[in-house]
Amino acid sequence: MNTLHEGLLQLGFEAGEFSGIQILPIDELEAKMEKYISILQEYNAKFDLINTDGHDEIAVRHILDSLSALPKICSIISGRFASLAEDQLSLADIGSGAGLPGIPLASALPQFHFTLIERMTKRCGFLNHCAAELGLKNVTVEENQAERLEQKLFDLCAFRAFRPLEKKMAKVLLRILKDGGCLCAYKAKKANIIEEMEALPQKPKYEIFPLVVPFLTENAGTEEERERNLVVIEK
Ligand SMILES: C[S@@+](CC[C@H](N)C(=O)[O-])C[C@H]1O[C@@H](n2cnc3c(N)ncnc32)[C@H](O)[C@@H]1O
Repeated sequence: MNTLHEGLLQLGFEAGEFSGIQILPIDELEAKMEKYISILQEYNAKFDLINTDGHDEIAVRHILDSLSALPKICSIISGRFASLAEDQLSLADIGSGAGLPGIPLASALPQFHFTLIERMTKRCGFLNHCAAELGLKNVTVEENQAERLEQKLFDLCAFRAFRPLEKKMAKVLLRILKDGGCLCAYKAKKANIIEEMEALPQKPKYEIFPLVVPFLTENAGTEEERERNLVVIEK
């Protein structure tokens, strides 16, 4: 079985669109993600990027995990940002690391611009290399601390395995959003998310959407991985 291909089918990528937002055809996306997996495997030892080297583990724990939120992200784009032209929408991945979720998302949505924010120089070098190798003309890598970014830069900021959303970091992330923008946080257990959100002093408006990651959430993952959720926080 081709795990990546089967996973993309299970996530509905064959349809070529989610909520009326066109996505890269599944065969092209699969080819890009295969190339990305090879680059991750080649550079992982040198750059200490991700915690696994196996092809299928990378496909499931990183690529399919990142792409599992795409249907929700497309529904946000087609609803919340319906009035914006494609080239006006600005999306970001904060603390991108090896490019997750930013590289899979930017590959699937070539019509939108993504900024990958990462504070470590060598990881930014890796991200620029990936973007060039995958032909991602819609990606800019910015070497910076989230705390040092200007305010009101992005419509939608995604982040995964970044930082706990405590008071200071929530303020930093909401500050870099344009008015009406939203944060999309890839998280694990719902109970922990609620605790994290309820501890924030100025309770932002948020919703939790369960994610199904093929070959992970329903069986093989660790306890932490078996429950995956996307938290959408509004500014
Ligand atoms: C645990 S890694 C996760 C990487 C990736 N998002 C993933 O899911 O695999 C966190 C990344 O965030 C970066 N980072 C941490 N704090 C940051 C900050 N304040 N501004 C920008 N990047 C930051 C780190 O350098 C690291 O690459």
